[in-house]
Amino acid sequence: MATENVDTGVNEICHDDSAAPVKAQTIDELHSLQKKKTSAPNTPRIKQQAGGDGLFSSAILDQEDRQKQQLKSISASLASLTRETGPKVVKGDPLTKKPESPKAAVSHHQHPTAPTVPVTDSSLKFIHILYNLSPAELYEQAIRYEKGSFITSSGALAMLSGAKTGRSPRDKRVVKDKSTEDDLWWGKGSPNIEMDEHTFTVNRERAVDYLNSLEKVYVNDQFLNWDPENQIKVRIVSARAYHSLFMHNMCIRPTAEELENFGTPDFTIYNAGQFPCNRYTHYMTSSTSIDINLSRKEMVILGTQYAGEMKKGLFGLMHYLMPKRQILSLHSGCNMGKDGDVALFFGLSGTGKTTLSTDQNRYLIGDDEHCWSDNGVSNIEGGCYAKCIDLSREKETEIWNAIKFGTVLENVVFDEHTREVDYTDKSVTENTRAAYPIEYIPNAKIPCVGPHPKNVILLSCDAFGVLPPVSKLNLAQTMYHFISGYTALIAGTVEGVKEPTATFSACFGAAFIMLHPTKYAAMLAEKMQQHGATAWLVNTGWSGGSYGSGSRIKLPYTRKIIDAIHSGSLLNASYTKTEVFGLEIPNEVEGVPSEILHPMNPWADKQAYKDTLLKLAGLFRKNFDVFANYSIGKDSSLTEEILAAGPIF
Ligand SMILES: Nc1ncnc2c1ncn2[C@@H]1O[C@H](COP(=O)(O)OP(=O)(O)OP(=O)(O)O)[C@@H](O)[C@H]1O
Ligand SMILES: O=C([O-])CC(=O)C(=O)O
Ligand SMILES: [Ca+2]
Ligand SMILES: [Mn+2]
Repeated sequence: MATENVDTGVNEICHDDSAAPVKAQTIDELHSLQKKKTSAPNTPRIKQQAGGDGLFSSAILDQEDRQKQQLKSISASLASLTRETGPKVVKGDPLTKKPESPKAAVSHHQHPTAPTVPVTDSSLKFIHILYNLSPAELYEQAIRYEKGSFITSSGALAMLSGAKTGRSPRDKRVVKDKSTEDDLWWGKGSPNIEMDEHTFTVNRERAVDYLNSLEKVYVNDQFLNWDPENQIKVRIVSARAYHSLFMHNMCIRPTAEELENFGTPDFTIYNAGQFPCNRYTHYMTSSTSIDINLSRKEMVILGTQYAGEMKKGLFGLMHYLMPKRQILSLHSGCNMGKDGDVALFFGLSGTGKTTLSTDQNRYLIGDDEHCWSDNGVSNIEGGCYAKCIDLSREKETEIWNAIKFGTVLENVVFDEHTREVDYTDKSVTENTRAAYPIEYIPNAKIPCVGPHPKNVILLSCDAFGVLPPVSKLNLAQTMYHFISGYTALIAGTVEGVKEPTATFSACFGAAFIMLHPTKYAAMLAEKMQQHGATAWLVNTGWSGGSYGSGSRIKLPYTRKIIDAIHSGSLLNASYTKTEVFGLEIPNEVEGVPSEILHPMNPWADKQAYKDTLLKLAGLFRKNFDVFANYSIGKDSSLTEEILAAGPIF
């Protein structure tokens, strides 16, 4: 039956002005009614207290002064090192804001010996600064200016990262200078490939000139680390709304008041990813370069738009800054139970940190980067970065539901009409990702801090299928596996069976560490001992055979294993020790078929199992050779124990 409007009887004349008229004379006036001016983030500040004498100094800055200071600071960030003045900057979108005279709301950062007459074209132009835009504003920027940006059916913003869909660790460079040459880990096995100060300056200039040549740049001022005593202020200058929204989601977002008092950043990223580096430049081996200068407190990105470089570049910085303060930085997820029991989840990319730390029964502290200090744990970030390949609503409900308005969806494929995402589609890359603010997970623990960990879970995706789904580790074994940092993912995605390749990445994150791995390992051992944490090795990879013949351990089983660790019930289980690796396997785990607990059981070909186990053991031994000459901590007996905690065959 069709619904009909009730006939009121007054239908002879059609009035289109029966409602109250709007208070506008023109369309432009009407539009101006739509937008309310926000007072934040530039509201006048309260008085500051003068030191100790009980008097108040009237250091009240008005809104205009604050704006000017902020712009001055941004101009200083964008200053070339070879010209006298920084660029002229103005806030706002060039489409809606046209500066008429250099006097209007413009800052012109000057070096002390600045001439007053502009001598280059660049000193005549303005750069529009899109400063800490909101997700809604960034959506509009992206959709208008960045090809490949689309709103998906759940409200997330699908974006393309360009030619690079993952990090480029071989293009990372770290400046070796007086202060870093002794502190940092250099040479074989180290992720820190050196570059000199001069070359850094060349690349910095290239990035800054590129950014200054644009009509507008995005600037994000944000924080790292939820521990208020050890918070770091970062500024990210970039040319894409994608980069700005990604970092908005991934770093800690300042309140309006915190932004007002932001001042000078502790570290600055210049992301000129659309622009390549120059291969005639010394140390450059491709058109991509990610350069870190710890003394200048700067990072330059050229030739890759993959946003994860910024996230992980800052993580590298924390791996340098935090240990200097006796704080351990960790490539781990972290969550907390109702009783305050904290668990850390270590593991290389794709082993399950995000998946397993996101747990409907527990509070999420963070999914990827943490600090462990004398006060407990703190998340470094303000967001999560989840793998989306084969994502399903049933298996990963919290992550599924977090993919909504504000979330960046990288490199996914969707229906061109309905904008439904097909999470099984690998057409662009297998490394599809969602970046969302941590509060998009309903049981996030805000602020993202917690007490000392009770359990330390080492995740390994063993595509050889020979490591047990779960085993308990003693301290020496924990250190052995932490330093080894093993996983075996499947290399290609081409048809046909592929051999698994073992990856060993010290501290489960060799790409990000700055100091020698044994420094972090010693700190971990000390903290675990001091706080009585128990460690577990969990294989989230294959069972019943290697990749090709066996299958990946079902996520619901892994979740049951993790539940038993959290509840403490696994501690009371009876154990059987394995050959070769000497791992303690529980004989029963609630909700998991006992047949799969010993890795040999589900293999049809027992000999193949034994051969594969020995093959993997050999790879472990070979990898650990490099560490055999290093002592871990002050206690030489621990070093001996660690060396003995590897496979025996
Ligand atoms: N048994 C299992 N345990 C954990 N994850 C599993 C399991 N089986 C399949 N998976 C899938 O493996 C992937 C684990 O990826 P996850 O995002 O958790 O990696 P990560 O450790 O956080 O890596 P990164 O540091 O790169 O973010 C997810 O896509 C998840 O669905
Ligand atoms: O950095 C990335 O691209 C994703 C990540 O978390 C990792 O690789 O550990
Ligand atoms: Ca993750
Ligand atoms: Mn990670």
